[in-house]
Amino acid sequence: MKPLALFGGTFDPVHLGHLSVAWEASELLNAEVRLMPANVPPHRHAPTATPAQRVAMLKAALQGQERLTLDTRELRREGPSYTIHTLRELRQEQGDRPLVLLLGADAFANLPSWHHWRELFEHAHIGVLNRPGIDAAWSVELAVEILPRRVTDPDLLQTLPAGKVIELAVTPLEISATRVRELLAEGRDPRYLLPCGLFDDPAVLAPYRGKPLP
Ligand SMILES: Nc1ncnc2c1ncn2[C@@H]1O[C@H](COP(=O)(O)OP(=O)(O)OP(=O)(O)O)[C@@H](O)[C@H]1O
Ligand SMILES: O=C(O)c1ccc[n+]([C@@H]2O[C@H](COP(=O)([O-])O)[C@@H](O)[C@H]2O)c1
Repeated sequence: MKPLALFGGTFDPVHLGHLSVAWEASELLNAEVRLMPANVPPHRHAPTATPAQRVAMLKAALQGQERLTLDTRELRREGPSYTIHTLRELRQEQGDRPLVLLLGADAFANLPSWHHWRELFEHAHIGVLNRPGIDAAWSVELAVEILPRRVTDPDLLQTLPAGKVIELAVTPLEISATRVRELLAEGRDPRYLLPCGLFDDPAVLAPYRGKPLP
């Protein structure tokens, strides 16, 4: 069965790193990929842009293609956007369909600090996206959990609903939303780090211009 992959993030703002790795993951896994903005990201400072502004940027970014779509379910939930709550809900909805949680290597390395992290494997596979320029060392606790789950054949994920971990060799792009916010705060124009649709209306990137960084 064609897997459903979820790529959660703050997307403050969405950048070409997000889009490129999500696109390549969709190709490698033959999966439907949904970008899923968090309402209140659990482990970080509050986003600069509001949920409505981040959704508007995602919509502009996703225009003109059908491979990547938007899932706004976490924005309808109050409180921290714990992924386990989202996966429980998706599992109810999707029956036995394979679910894949896509995580950049940095987010994956932090998995043991997530709410009910071991339960995530009951509901989804995890696809780890390589990401250059970050510290993504695995703790012993994470390695012990992952080693028996590791697979290299993406087709295997189509035959099971959850529980495996696959590392996806996507094209490494050293782009981060932090860097984009820094450039915008300095009054610069990170035109080729962001999807071009974000430059159509000057109001779209206004939340970041001249803003002191948190
Ligand atoms: N360039 C990239 N390559 C691979 N994965 C990425 C890349 N940028 C972001 N991700 C992944 O996308 C998900 C959402 O990330 P997020 O929206 O926090 O973007 P970010 O660029 O890491 O933002 P910030 O710099 O504000 O922390 C995370 O799993 C993160 O690891
Ligand atoms: O469930 C958790 O405890 C948890 C802790 C940290 C991050 N997450 C999710 O991981 C995704 C990436 O987070 P971030 O902070 O890198 O944008 C996003 O969907 C968050 O909701 C989830």
